[in-house]
Amino acid sequence: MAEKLIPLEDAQSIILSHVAPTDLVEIPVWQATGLPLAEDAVADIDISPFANSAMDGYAVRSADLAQASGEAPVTLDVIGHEAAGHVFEGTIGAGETVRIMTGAPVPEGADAVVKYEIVDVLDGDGNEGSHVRFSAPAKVGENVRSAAEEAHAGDVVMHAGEVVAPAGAGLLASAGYASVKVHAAPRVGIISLGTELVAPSKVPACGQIRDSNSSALMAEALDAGAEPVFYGIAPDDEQAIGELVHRATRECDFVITSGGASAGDYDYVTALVRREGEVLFDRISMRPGKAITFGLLGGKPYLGLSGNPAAAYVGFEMLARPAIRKMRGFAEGARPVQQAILTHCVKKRQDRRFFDRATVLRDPETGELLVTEAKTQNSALLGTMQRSNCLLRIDEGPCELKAGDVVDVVRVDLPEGTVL
Ligand SMILES: Nc1nc2c(c(=O)[nH]1)N[C@H]1C(S)=C(S)[C@@H](COP(=O)(O)OP(=O)(O)OC[C@H]3O[C@@H](n4cnc5c(N)ncnc54)[C@H](O)[C@@H]3O)O[C@H]1N2
Ligand code: MOO
Repeated sequence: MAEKLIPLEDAQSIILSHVAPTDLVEIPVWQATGLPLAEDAVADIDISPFANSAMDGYAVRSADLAQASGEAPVTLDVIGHEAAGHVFEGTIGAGETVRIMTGAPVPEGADAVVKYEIVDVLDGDGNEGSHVRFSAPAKVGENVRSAAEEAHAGDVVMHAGEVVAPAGAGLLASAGYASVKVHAAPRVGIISLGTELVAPSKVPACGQIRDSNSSALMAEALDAGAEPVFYGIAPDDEQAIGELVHRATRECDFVITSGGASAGDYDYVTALVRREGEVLFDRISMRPGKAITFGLLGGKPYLGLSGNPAAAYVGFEMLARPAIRKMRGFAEGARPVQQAILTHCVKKRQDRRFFDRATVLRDPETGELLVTEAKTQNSALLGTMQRSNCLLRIDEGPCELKAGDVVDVVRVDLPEGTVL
């Protein structure tokens, strides 16, 4: 009997329709880097609040220097000085200037700043009481940064949903935000299933292997924007699995298990979800990662990934990552897909959609993008994934690809929304 495999896109939309953005938390602006803002950020004042000097020099009335030249320089009286943070209270009149530092407010009456380097101090130290000489005119507004250049009071400086860049944290600070609201990191519970599994710190006995999936999945969850919580390893025992899974669904926003998802004698977890909750799908047209269960348990989304490490990786990437991003408030968006030239032939006999581990590189001579698959696509191997930067996508149906064919690769090394 042919198995019922659902298309990846259907599986993705089922999962996305069962997760929602988490509650809001307030965090220091600098910690919001890389996260979407949950609310519009509005400037409470003009940024900058006053016109200020872009140079260390002399604040002048440009009209005074209109005729200034090397042959006919103009001399002005220095009537004061201004450092950043200091305000000169007076007004500059005809024939007068104020010595000014970068960032200081441009005094009343002045409309330009002339930098030190092209001003001659005729007497004194260049401060009050000195005379200074100008040999060229200054344009209105020269070296003056006007008030509200960045934003006016009441302007939205960053919209809800916009991802804060490091410079944006500075912009938010200048708009009056020491902290901002973002969607909390969803708590993602991770459980490894299998009697053969031992902790990475242990040396496996005969028939045992180290639990590598939980480390990879915790790392992937963290990278996707979640707060991963490890609940441990459950042996292939209904009661032990039930205990961990129940605790995780009570305490977390999303629960992920790996292993025990297939058709073996000890694959209990799908049966548990079917019995106590609802299974929404349990087979996907994808390789690796066919045997993946998604459902609701205790009202929480539950994703049961295949135990094979590469299958767990691809399953997380294609299904859990978009869900975590949605919970964190990111706009929907997929990893960038690129076209590249295949360097070898690939025969595909199965109907499922393939995501083969591969590396894409730019040929230094021709500038073309070339993609080469990892030597083995064995689902048990993670080293090939560690050294790959993309998944070569080969859509449903058997096919024979030749060297030189143009194929689609999913850049798993680049964030969603990257423009290539
Ligand atoms: N009769 C069938 N057998 C299998 C099918 C099938 O359709 N019919 N599908 C195969 C495919 S494809 C996959 S993928 C696996 C999925 O199996 P499970 O999800 O039930 O996973 P396990 O049997 O528990 O483990 C598979 C494999 O992965 C190792 N593993 C499990 N957990 C971990 C871990 N945390 N860290 C490292 N390695 C882990 C486990 O030892 C096994 O070698 O089923 C096929 N069989
Ligand atoms: O689909 Mo399995 O998940 O091929 O490795």
